[in-house]
Amino acid sequence: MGQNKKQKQEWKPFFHLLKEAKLPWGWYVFNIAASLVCSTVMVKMPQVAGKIMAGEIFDSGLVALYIAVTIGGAFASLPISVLDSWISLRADRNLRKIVWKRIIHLPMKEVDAMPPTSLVSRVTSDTSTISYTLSYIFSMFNNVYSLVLMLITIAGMNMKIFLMMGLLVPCIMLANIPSHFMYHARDEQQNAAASYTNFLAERLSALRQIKVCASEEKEDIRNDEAAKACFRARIKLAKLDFISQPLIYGMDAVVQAVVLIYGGYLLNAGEINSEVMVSLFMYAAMLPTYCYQFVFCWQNIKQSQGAARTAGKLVQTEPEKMQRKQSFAIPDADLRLEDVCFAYEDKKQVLDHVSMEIPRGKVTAIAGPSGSGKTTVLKLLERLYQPDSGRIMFGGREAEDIHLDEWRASFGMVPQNSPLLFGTVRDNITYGIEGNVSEKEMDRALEAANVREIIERMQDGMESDIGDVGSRLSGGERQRIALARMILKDPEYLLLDEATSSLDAHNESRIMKALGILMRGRTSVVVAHNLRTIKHADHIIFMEKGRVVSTGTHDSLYRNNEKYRRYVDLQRV
Ligand SMILES: Nc1ncnc2c1ncn2[C@@H]1O[C@H](COP(=O)(O)OP(=O)(O)OP(=O)(O)O)[C@@H](O)[C@H]1O
Repeated sequence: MGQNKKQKQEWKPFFHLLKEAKLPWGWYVFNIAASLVCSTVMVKMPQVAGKIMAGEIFDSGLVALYIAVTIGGAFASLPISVLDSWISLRADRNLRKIVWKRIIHLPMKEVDAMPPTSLVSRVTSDTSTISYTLSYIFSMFNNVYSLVLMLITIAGMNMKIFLMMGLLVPCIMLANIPSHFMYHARDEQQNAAASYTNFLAERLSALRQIKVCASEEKEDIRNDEAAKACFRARIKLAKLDFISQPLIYGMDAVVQAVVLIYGGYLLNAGEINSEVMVSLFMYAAMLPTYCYQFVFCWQNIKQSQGAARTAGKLVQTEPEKMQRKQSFAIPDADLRLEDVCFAYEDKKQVLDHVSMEIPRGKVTAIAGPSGSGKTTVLKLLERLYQPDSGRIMFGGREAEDIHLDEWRASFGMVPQNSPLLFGTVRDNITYGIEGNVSEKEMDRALEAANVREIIERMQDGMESDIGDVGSRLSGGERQRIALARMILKDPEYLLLDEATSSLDAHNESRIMKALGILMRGRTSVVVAHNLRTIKHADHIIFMEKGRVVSTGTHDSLYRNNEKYRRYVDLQRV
């Protein structure tokens, strides 16, 4: 009872997903109704064939009927299959839309817990599996209907044959046992193939490192081992296939032989006539097909349970809370972290009761040793993550109550290793910028971030493709493009995470100047190791091991705080 309840609970997210995906249920019903009509006709055909063979050919025009129905059936099955494929593809599209929409709105903590490859599987393979499973469910329903209708028809012809056919059904099902193991083997083979693909992707992305470390030989051996696992899984599948195929074909022959022998016996004994015998022989050919199709659908449905549950669970994950009543806009509001604790999904405490004041219109620098939690503070300010306890205040209001979209639109962040997106230089500079960008605004951003020099070197200028996540650009060039985007965005709040870290001395001094202008009178939080940036800040927050150790101006901290003094002196070395 308890187990049943638990199983029902597990399936709840899946049904919720089906509801949200707005599947073409009307077309499903139409298709199943059409399939049932076709199946009814097909199950009745052996009876007509029996009558023809028994000599009613010319009397009743049955031949014409038989030919018409057979050809009609063949033609009718075509639109049904086309419709079936169309429904599956449409269901797939709707499911992908829903799953993608949910992924893009997942809180970052949830995203961190799922490797990108698993999220790709959720959108691509899980959704396809679910849409095919729905087709299998309807197909299985049709199979059960055909099988039952066939047995009822046979019962109407002769009860003894009905009992014999009824006994053959479980025997045919038993012949499918190896194919059941084949499903597990296919699963193993797919997992092995996926692991091998992952292995290759990892190695190829680290090819430079492999060469630098002269590890080609070792990687050759590792590749052999990874490929071996894949090979073993494929051999296992092939072995089962060798056993399964003869069993299935053998079973077909056994069914026909049993029907011929027993049917022949009943015919000789005068219990059935030749008309029934012919029909019976045709039913003997149809029976295994219906059974195999049933087993095939059932196994596919069972196999898809994992995908259905995982995708269902994903869609039920609480999304980021975007819609809050309060609007962001408030002039002259300071930002404040009040007793904030935070851990990433690995649960290691990263921020430990952190409180800090970020005055509006001033430049606040966060300094501290590596791993002290500086970047994490910026992520919390951007509301990419929520504090586990404590709160972020904006003026007199809690950040949680403010519309998330508006909040993020007011913040501009340049992260440490500015990852770009895809497309052209222009696409990247204007990404996320609302409204049209005038040529004058663009010129100003290009000039300030020193991007002009980059585009002049590129073949198609602003329209040049930057490669996958900016792979055709150097780290410094990527950083400058990210800065140009920020200058164009002109946010109210600026978050810079060692924004000039990838730049050479020439670019750094130029961009520091541009940033100086950008930060003037604007609330800015700068994470910096660079002494020049720290010194010029209005206010410094010094952090260590996830705690705020001290705050103040550079001079006061240098005078009064031993740890800060040591930290700054180390930067000078
Ligand atoms: N996505 C993440 N998942 C798990 N742990 C993380 C994640 N990001 C950062 N951390 C951990 O949180 C701690 C603080 O990281 P954070 O990036 O905030 O430090 P930081 O002071 O900015 O360091 P650095 O100066 O080296 O950039 C580190 O121990 C880091 O390993």
